[in-house]
Amino acid sequence: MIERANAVLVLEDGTTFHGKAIGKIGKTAGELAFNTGMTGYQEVFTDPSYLGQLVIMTSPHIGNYGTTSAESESDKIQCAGIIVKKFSDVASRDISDLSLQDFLIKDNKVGISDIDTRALVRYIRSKGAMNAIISSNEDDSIEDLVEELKNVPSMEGLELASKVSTKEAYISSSSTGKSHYKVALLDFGSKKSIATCLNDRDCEVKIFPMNSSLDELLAYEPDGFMLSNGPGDPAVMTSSHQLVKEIIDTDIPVFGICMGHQIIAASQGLETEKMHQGHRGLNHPVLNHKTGKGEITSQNHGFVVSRVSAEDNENIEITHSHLNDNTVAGIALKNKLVFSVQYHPESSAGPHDSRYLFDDFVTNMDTFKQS
Ligand SMILES: NC(=O)CC[C@H](N)C(=O)O
Repeated sequence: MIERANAVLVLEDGTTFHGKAIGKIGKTAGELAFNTGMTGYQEVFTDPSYLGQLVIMTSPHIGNYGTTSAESESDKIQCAGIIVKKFSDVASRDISDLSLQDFLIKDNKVGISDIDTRALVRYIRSKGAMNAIISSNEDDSIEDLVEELKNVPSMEGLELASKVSTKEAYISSSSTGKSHYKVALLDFGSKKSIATCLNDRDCEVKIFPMNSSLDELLAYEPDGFMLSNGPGDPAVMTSSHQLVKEIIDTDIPVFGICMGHQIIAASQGLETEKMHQGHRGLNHPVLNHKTGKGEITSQNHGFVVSRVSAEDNENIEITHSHLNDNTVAGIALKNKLVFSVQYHPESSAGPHDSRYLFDDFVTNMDTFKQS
């Protein structure tokens, strides 16, 4: 057994949990977000949508299969810190190239283990989303940490996507020859798997900075636009609302995932709202209203499109609903080849029930190419 330093987790309201230090010794703060996935911690920690969040993994045993570089969703750990119950020092997977401890150290990340994550999640589930701070520094007093927490901004109203959007456009392609489709992906903090799912369907993908102009995007002559996931509050991203409105007005097919879905909604005048608790996990049930079928989905969001504003807009069809709380899980624009979902069909990690959405997008690109 490795002897670890003490660490503390202090919530915005002063509630304190004591545990052990994992990763780097230090201090980190952010919004508490819990993920209920039984697997996929590496994909979660490297998903840029978790920027600025302290991720609580409710699965009680984390680190046991180590990390494997090919399975990261971006080039580094993106969440502000991690909170787990039992942290495994042993990586029992033969293809693993780093233990989770070394993975955290490589990216200078602070975490805490030996936390009663069930008690913590039950607490924030009743109180609502809130900020917290982790410290494994020996001389940080609880009072100092509570004081410091006051300077940590609330997730509501926070623009974060520009911090993780690519600075330069680049191409992702799996074929050596010419791909049949060209997709312009507007990068709000995209998970790598989105481009991979498109590459697997004969699409070359060019990933563009989120502040690209419509002309820059059209110069690529795309057959479709992919709007990615990303961190932060979609409501404050007004220049992206405008750009996406212009994109939709070109009539080229559009597919939005999570943040991309929220920005499509906002571009059409719909409202988004902060949820009491987000949806983060691998088994969220969604109803597809068109087929009447249920899908088990991978989710990670803390904001949602307002159902009232979607129902009030005659150009919007609600295509999917979350079966736990009836929140809007997917929309389409009537008479347009534009649709989006609040969840993650690239599902890395997660079930593959929703992969058909990438096929639907390809069908829309065929329809558009033939028109
Ligand atoms: N995964 C995402 O794209 C998340 C979108 C947004 N940041 C939210 O929390 O709702």
